[in-house]
Amino acid sequence: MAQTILATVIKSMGWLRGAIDASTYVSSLPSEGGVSAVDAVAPNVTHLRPLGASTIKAIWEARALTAGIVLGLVIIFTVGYIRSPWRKLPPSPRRLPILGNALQLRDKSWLFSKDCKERFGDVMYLDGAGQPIIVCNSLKSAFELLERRSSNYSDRPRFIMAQEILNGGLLFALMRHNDRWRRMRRAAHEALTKRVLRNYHPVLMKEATVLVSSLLTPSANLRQDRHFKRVAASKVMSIVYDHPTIMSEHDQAAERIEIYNDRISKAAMMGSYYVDIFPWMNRIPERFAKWKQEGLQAFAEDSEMFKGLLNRVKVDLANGGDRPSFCASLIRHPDLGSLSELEMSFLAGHLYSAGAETTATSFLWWTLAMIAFPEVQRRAQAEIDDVVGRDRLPTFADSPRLPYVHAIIKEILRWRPSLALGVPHAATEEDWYEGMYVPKGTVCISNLWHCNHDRAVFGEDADEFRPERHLDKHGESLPGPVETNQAGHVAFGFGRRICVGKDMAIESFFIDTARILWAAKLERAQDENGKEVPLDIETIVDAGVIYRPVPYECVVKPRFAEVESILADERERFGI
Ligand code: HEM
Repeated sequence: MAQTILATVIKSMGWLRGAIDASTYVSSLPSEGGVSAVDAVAPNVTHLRPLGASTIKAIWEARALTAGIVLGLVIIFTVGYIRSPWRKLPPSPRRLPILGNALQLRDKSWLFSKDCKERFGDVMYLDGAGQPIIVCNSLKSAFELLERRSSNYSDRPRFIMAQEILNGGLLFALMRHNDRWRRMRRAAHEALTKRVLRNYHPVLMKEATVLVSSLLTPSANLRQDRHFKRVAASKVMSIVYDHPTIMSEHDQAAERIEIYNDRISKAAMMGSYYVDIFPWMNRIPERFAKWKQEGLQAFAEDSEMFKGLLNRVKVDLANGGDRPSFCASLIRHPDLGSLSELEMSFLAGHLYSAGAETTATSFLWWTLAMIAFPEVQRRAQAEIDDVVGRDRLPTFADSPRLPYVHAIIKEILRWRPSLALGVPHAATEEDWYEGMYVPKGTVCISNLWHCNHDRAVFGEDADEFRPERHLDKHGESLPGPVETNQAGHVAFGFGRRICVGKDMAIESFFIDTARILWAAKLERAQDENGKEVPLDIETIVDAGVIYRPVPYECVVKPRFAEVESILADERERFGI
């Protein structure tokens, strides 16, 4: 009875209804023994609790206007946590840009559950309390919309704090589909083609040598993630700015960009800043809004930092320097996208932001797979021994003759995509897909996890880690399915917004993994009783936009006696 009366009261408060409707899709998930199926796979969702009956009663008994207001506020701020009491409310035509699904999207792990795909289908619609959002849960739908119809789906949603305030509209990866993005994309694309990347092979081989050497030091066993992060940062910094190899985790330039990265990642998360929920707040003059003042101040400082890094390359070129780098290409060929100095500075800075963490995380998954599937590791090492031998380290020239090493890389990117929900696209115009209406401005999330595990494309064993799927019966590389543009996975996204650094990522992945497998045995750690420490290969840890494995231990040992001396020679050759 109390619930019915309350429901009537709430119904009359139209401004609350958008929020309530927005929560119903989670409320309606199937339940088994009181726990929804999604709760079972995404434990973090279990804190979505119905409002306690006693609280409802107390508020109702108070019968005061304040109780209504308090209730209203509680509902707004806990809307993501509300369940069944409101389930029967009719859908509301009114929508208000309040939190709604946005809160539920803060914990996204349930999106990877089988339940989510089975229950909500290939294309799932979420009402972001006024903002239409679709999630493509199948490769067919993602490929059709984001790839085939990319002329309509290449926009990005508006990120007021992350893009407009903190980056003055210059944050490339979140830029709207406009002329500036086209120019920056062209410049980035031209400066990172496979042909240009050949100039960076020496840098990539040097970095791989440093990585292998550091992994083989005894203290490395516990914290490989530190090494991967440092190496990924070092590589991107070397390629973008011709920055010297980063040997310590405390490189000043990299640390400074990391601070910038953290700020942007936080700002891009739904609900971090009210201005992204209430866009009218952006009109508040700076002097009345501390968040705006701080944001604009950070933008000014970051602009100086990025301009300073670009300027170093300029000075070097002016002094006759001729070493290759992304910035050097932009400076030498100003016609590439005709970028202003500020645009160049931010584009270069963002390559670091976009490239370092994604690469390091894919590496964490790779190492985990190597110790979880030792037979895969052994097969790759046998291939390397056959092709390279044990007298020298693998090089890029060996690449075409190492199909199994490449198959492992493709399988890692397919099996555990580090950007499991991609980067959201947005529809420029309204559209229809299989009888479903997609309004103009709809945010389109490509669920890369489900796309990469799509049984309709990869077969019934799509959830398994099986590099052989990328090889023919003679062990040669097979072109991947059409829906992956023959890549064998869609870890790099789709259409015009596909990762602009994908070739660089793959080349550096290749040389790192080939050199590690040549030099080292990767094994599970053992406990004090000599028993192997169990590994968790199923859980994925949500680290904002990136999805990592649960931390694990790995023991790294040289594969044969000459490894250390050959590595020492190689380090000497590179002067490190
Ligand atoms: C394993 C490593 C990597 C993965 C898994 C990855 C994945 C992705 C994905 C999923 C997107 C979004 C695509 C879409 O919107 O559909 C993306 C965009 C992007 N990536 Fe990567 N990436 C990786 C490495 C890199 C590297 C090394 C760089 C730079 C050198 C880079 C630069 C970018 C940029 C600039 C964008 C934005 C493109 C745009 O909006 O036009 N990424 N990446």
